[in-house]
Amino acid sequence: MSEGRIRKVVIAGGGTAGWVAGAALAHQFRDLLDITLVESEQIGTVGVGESTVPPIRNFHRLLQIDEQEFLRAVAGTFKLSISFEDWRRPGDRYFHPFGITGQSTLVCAFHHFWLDSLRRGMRSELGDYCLETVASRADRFALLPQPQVNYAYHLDAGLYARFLRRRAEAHGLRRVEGRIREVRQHPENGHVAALVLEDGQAIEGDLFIDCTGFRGLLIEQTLQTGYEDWNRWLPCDRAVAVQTESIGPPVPYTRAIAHEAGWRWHIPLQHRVGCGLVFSSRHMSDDEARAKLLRDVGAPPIREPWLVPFRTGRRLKAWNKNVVALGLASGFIEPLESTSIHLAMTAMVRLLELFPLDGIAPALVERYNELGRVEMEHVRDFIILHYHANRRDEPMWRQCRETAPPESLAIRLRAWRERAHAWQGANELFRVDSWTHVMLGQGIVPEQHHPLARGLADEDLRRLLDGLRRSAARPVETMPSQQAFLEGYCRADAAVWGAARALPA
Ligand SMILES: Cc1cc2nc3c(=O)[nH]c(=O)nc-3n(C[C@H](O)[C@H](O)[C@H](O)COP(=O)(O)OP(=O)(O)OC[C@H]3O[C@@H](n4cnc5c(N)ncnc54)[C@H](O)[C@@H]3O)c2cc1C
Repeated sequence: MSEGRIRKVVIAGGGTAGWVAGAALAHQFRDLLDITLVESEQIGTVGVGESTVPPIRNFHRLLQIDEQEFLRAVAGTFKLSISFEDWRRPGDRYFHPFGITGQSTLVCAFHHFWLDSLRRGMRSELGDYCLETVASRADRFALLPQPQVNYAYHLDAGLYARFLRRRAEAHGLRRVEGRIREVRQHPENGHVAALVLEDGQAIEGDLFIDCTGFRGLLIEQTLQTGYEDWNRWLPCDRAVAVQTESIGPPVPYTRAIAHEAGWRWHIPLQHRVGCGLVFSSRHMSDDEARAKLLRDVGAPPIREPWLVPFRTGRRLKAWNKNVVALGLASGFIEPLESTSIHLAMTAMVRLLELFPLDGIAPALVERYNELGRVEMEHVRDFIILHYHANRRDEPMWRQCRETAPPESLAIRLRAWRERAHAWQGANELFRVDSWTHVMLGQGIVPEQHHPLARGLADEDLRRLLDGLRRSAARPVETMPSQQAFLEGYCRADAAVWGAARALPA
């Protein structure tokens, strides 16, 4: 049956990836498929993953999710940017905003004009030309009809899984609680035939989606697909996470604060803050990391810290035989740019696009795997950029600086250093503005920029830049604080908060 028509889909795992898969499949294919999701409350989920990137809104649109309902259900907040603190060197800060910076012409990106203004002695920061940066600095947020604000969300991971689950079940998905004891394979072709639970129940399927997290129960433990490790470029391999009380209003950005052996995240929700310390186990012990996290968060914890070991890299084939791995089972790039949930969503959309209802076609499997590889390598390069371009003195940072980056990133770095050139390829997540803000934020100053920017007279350039700065700043003056906006738009009910705190450790 595995190579024939697909009618029964079984999702193994009910973390964010499992429920993203369940909600999307049930929404799009409810009349064509019989969908079952197996999860084990006893095993639980990874319990982190609360900061997102703007394309989550496209995924929600596909699923016809109402934004206010969603934000109330997940006690969510808005995210306009990431604040990188102490990255280039201690004391430094820059924003990687989600919005458009300045105004580009068809042939010359805005940052060339800005670089030329610096050459002429006109002082300003690149972020002054981006509404999302200006609003981040002022801790303000509003949804404006014009100019449109580009944003993502901070969400409570446990509540988000419940929210998606409600939608999936409403569309007919069947959820089974239980621990998978055995993965049964077809003897003739090795395809997965059934998941056998501890109570003996066998859940048969034609297609299996492996969302069992880092353990990759089907894709790795059963099919032994293989994994490409990226640790040589991205040395962090562990995190210690904790949740704390909110001791101030939520800021409209994620904070990523570098330390001697990694970095720390700060993700403000309506009812609490998600915090964690990402570190390299070769440069910091678990005990040191835990103590440092509790010292640095500066707010009372509301649950015990927990340790999350991880391995940065990519499953060699995300789709192997009749198993498609999604989420952490398919690979993981450390969470610095909050890309993992996004990658699960784009992979899911890709699967919907190539869905093998009439049988698994090898050409489409290859296409699926190739697109996923390219997408992950692009994100990997962007994350490596933050580690590679630093001027910190500690051993881990020196090692990152001295390790040659992948060739795909080395090409980008050369193009930037020599001519301030940055680009966004087809299907790539990070825009030109993302590259420019992070390259400059990390201190890579280009030697030259586009000659067209030299063509403007001083007065014209000054007028252009003044106007663009005003266009970014003026709308922000009318915005309320993010806290005031949340109160009116999507305040979560206290019962939601209570439910969140009661989540199992
Ligand atoms: C430190 C850290 C920080 C992160 N921060 C971010 C972030 O800010 N933004 C972002 O986008 N992503 C982030 N991520 C990634 C994000 O957490 C994951 O992509 C997301 O949570 C999806 O996880 P998952 O569903 O693949 O796995 P999990 O949450 O681990 O879920 C696995 C599921 O499989 C089930 N399961 C496993 N074995 C069995 C079994 N034998 N029987 C039955 N069920 C089983 C479990 O019960 C669970 O339901 C972060 C990850 C880490 C490690």
